[in-house]
Amino acid sequence: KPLKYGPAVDSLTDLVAALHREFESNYVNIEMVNHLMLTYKSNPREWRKYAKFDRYTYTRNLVDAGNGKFNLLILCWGEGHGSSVHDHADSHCFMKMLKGDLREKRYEYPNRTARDTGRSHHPDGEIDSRELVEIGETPIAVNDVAYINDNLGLHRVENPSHSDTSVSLHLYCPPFDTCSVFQDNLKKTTAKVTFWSKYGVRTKQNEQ
Ligand SMILES: O=C(O)CCSS
Ligand SMILES: [Fe+2]
Repeated sequence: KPLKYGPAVDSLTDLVAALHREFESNYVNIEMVNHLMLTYKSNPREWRKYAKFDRYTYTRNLVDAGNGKFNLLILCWGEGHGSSVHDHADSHCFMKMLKGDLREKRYEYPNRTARDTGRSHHPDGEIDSRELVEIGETPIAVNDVAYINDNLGLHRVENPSHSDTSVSLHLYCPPFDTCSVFQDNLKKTTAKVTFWSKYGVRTKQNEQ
């Protein structure tokens, strides 16, 4: 039998258990988290209880609260649904495709100093562009994992299909209740993240 690297992740339940083990220590190995997310092979029978769609916008469904150290969610995107341009509140964000397609558009984080991004300023000083600067567009295929944090930029995630829905698995660590949302003119607002359901059960309106 070929040597297995690290814990086998043969189901969504296994993935959650392996993630809990990984987050037991205070130092989190981001490479290992990415590896665990990558080794899980999407199985609709395991995640369909969380796959709840809304006609007007994508839904955020909590799978596991990670003992307070991470949030694991399943996001369900109707045809043509997309997120706003947002940051990740200084947390790590892992996004794995479970079904269908998503397109990630990445933007520079406006007015973040070189210290944060590690990139030198434009030679003739800061370009004070009054709009978001796109730095890339990436399709994410089923079972692929995309990773982002605020030093890498902002992004908007959308379901490019107008005939099929998409489902993605997101891990945020540490978990956050609010993040920043950017309009095209760089106007930055704080958005509260809400859950459409928790552990497969629809949340009450006031509970969101
Ligand atoms: O968590 C969200 O609502 C943003 C989805 S793209 S990471
Ligand atoms: Fe995001």
